[in-house]
Amino acid sequence: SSSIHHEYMRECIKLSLNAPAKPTNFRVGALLVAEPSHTILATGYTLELPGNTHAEQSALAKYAQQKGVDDPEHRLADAFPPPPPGSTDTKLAIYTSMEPCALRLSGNKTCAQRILDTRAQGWGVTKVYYGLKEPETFVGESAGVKMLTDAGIELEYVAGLEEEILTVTLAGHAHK
Ligand SMILES: Nc1nc(=O)c(N)c(NC[C@H](O)[C@H](O)[C@H](O)COP(=O)(O)O)[nH]1
Ligand SMILES: [Zn+2]
Repeated sequence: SSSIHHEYMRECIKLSLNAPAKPTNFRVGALLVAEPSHTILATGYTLELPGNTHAEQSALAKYAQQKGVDDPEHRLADAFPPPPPGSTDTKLAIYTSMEPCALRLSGNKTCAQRILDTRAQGWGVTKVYYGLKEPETFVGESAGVKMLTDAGIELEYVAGLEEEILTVTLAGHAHK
């Protein structure tokens, strides 16, 4: 089905093609989207911003920078004030080609935590669309979906693109 969710997940895959192929992480693409207008507020891909950055991390940090928040690592919530009264968009969603991480071998702040950080002012991201469960390569079974669900975030799996996503995300990995 060419639902908007499939269209936006394909956009995430396209973005992930910009990520360098390395054996030490995955190539992922992400969007920050306002609903119900489906306006794309920011895009991101693995290693887009300097440092060992994830796709969701880059999209959120770029949006924060757009809003004049220059310390997205610690002040991300400042970029997510409640919407002005009467605004049509009342929800923020993240689309990501892979489940947000809940554990990173580097020990850096996880994307699940970053997503939760956006809600400190009572608004922020409340919906995550993802196209693939994280493979067990680095951290075993990922707790990303569970951690976010337990925290009240609505998770929606966009099925059907797994093969495409796996091909891109594992490009830097040695293939047996
Ligand atoms: N959802 C997601 N988006 C990304 O952009 C990305 N690179 C990962 N990857 C998850 C994987 O678990 C971590 O890449 C490893 O655990 C290594 O950790 P670092 O990335 O070095 O912090 N996951
Ligand atoms: Zn992550």
